[in-house]
Amino acid sequence: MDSVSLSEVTITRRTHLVEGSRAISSSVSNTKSQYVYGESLAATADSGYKMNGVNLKNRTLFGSVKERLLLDAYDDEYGGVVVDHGKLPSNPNVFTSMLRNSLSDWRRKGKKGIWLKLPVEQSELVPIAIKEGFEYHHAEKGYVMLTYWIPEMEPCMLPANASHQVGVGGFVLNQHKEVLVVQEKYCTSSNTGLWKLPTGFINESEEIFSGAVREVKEETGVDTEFLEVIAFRHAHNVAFEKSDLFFICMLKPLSDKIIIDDLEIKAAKWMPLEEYVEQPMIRGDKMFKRVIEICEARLRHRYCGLSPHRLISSFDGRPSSLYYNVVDDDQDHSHSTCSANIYE
Ligand SMILES: NC(=O)c1ccc[n+]([C@@H]2O[C@H](COP(=O)([O-])OP(=O)(O)OC[C@H]3O[C@@H](n4cnc5c(N)ncnc54)[C@H](O)[C@@H]3O)[C@@H](O)[C@H]2O)c1
Repeated sequence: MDSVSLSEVTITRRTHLVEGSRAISSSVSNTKSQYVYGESLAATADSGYKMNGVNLKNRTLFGSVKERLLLDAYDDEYGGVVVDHGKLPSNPNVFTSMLRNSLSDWRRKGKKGIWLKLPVEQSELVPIAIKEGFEYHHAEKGYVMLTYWIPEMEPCMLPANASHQVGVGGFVLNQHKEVLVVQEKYCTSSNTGLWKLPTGFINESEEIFSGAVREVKEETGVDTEFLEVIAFRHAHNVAFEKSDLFFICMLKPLSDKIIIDDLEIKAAKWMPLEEYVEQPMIRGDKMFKRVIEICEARLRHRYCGLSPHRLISSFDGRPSSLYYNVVDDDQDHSHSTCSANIYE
């Protein structure tokens, strides 16, 4: 048997735990059973706490138990295990031993994918896990996520890291048929001097519609109202080998005063649409040219973009935005998003 049963834990707690600020009892009541037990004992042994007056640190009395300690973890719904990163031992040697024990325990139980999140404060544990066969999955400022796929005869089914970045661009046209354009401070030499639509990336947990309004506001100071997603572009290997989804949004201006963000933007202005289209980089570029053609078609009601509709699906219970255009099957165009004159 690789782990000690819960009943043994209870006995241990009643008879032995007398000192130490980190008590086993708080964890034993947790349903995580043996994993919790392992971590708690590790914390105890790791801190050099005493049991029955015996210092546990490096003692063979408890060494045999220590070798069987397991990382605190819980099962996921795919037959895998998620290690509780809040309860990792601080001592790298204890971590090594617990990780090895846990891997044999998970293997014996037929577990599949293991998720091990290591906080930046415990980055010294990363090389230990890599040595035990873990791989990098993704990293954020505060942690690195490592994974281990146990079944040797089955292909790894763990989902890959996020594969896309999401960008937005704002097509903002005022009543004088002037489009809001910017010149970027940092751009490729071929784009120097180009007046372009304001663009940027949406933030985590940000909607496309609010991200577009925010980006235009940040870069130009102009307030806008989101109208429609006019088109989107899908491109690959754009940054960090990730793909890029770029949503071109039609926005209605609510103010006209320009205040540029001089960290990112060299200049911004309202430019007559014809002048914008006549720029060689716009006229000569298949994407920019087509985007403007689509926007112009929308203004003439020859085209319809997509509007967000908030809903919660029982599929995952999450509030989300479904982008679509209203289809008016009763021929009553007054309810159609597509027929709405957006600049009146
Ligand atoms: N910029 C364009 O002309 C253009 C054209 C077509 C599509 N897009 C789309 O717009 C979306 C956003 O792209 P973007 O070009 O506006 O973003 P970007 O690449 O210009 O980056 C946004 C911000 O990050 C800064 N930045 C980027 N890399 C940096 C680095 N290595 N060091 C320091 N600062 C750095 C930039 O200065 C800018 O402030 C994407 O989806 C893209 O496909 C942009």
